[in-house]
Amino acid sequence: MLRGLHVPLVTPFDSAGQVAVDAIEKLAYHVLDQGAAGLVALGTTAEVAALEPEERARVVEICARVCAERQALLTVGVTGNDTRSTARALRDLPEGAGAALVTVPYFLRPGERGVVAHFEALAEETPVPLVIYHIPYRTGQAVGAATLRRLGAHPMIAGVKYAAGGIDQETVDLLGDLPAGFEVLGGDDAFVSPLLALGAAGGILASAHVDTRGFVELVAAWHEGDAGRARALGHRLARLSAALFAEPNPTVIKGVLHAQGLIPTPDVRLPLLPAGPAAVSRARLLA
Ligand SMILES: O=C(O)C1=N[C@H](C(=O)O)C[C@H](O)C1
Repeated sequence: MLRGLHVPLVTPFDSAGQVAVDAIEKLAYHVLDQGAAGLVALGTTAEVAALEPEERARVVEICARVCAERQALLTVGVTGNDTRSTARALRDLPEGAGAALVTVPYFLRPGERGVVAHFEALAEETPVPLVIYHIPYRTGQAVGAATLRRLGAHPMIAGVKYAAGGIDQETVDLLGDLPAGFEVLGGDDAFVSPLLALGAAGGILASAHVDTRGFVELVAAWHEGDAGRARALGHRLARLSAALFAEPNPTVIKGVLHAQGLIPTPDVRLPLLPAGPAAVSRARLLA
């Protein structure tokens, strides 16, 4: 279900600071027509925390329409660090959402037992399969391979967006013994190639805005066992990702997309600040 490349769309703004609805639609077609298997609406890359409820609804509506037309999976980000409100947000997911990307409860640090209780409760209520968003350097909560495996055994937990900041023993343990029907998607752009080599099903990668075909090919090359092609592509794309993440995401990506004429402004909402011209130029050279 999750196999392939999923693009967490940026939210472009117009010169008046409003969500640029046409540009979202254009970007959505652009990445799906280049081979992405799905879109992620309302991810970190979308600056979800800075969007008003009606703006979030509009973004999801556009993505759902384009995904339905292209028969692609729409995953919607659901952020929250308490179980009741997260369950409510899941129950209220709009039509067209095929999966929900749910962050491990952040800041609170409930411990791994709390993380299990949280996701097991959500899995009982959600109308769509869940993808756990594991990103300990943002949430402050470690989640080991044994815990992810236990959660992955639940029929409504389809996978994990794995962004542990690198590859370690837990990563190798997890990918070496996945529950049936539970998939790993790379969520750290620079480490997606080694993760695919270990058996990941794909990735949710903001960098793929800038070279969708390249990331689609990378996923295919590892799945087809063409290690030579995959390794070379992986090295090139890791350099691109490093340049795109040289300043807080999605500032450099927006700078590049604007320079390419794909979005009307490179603007981001506070507390993010636009990327400097040097970072944007360097990323453009590698795109
Ligand atoms: O929004 C996302 O989904 C992603 N967010 C990550 C981040 O901002 O750290 C990066 C990843 O490419 C996708």
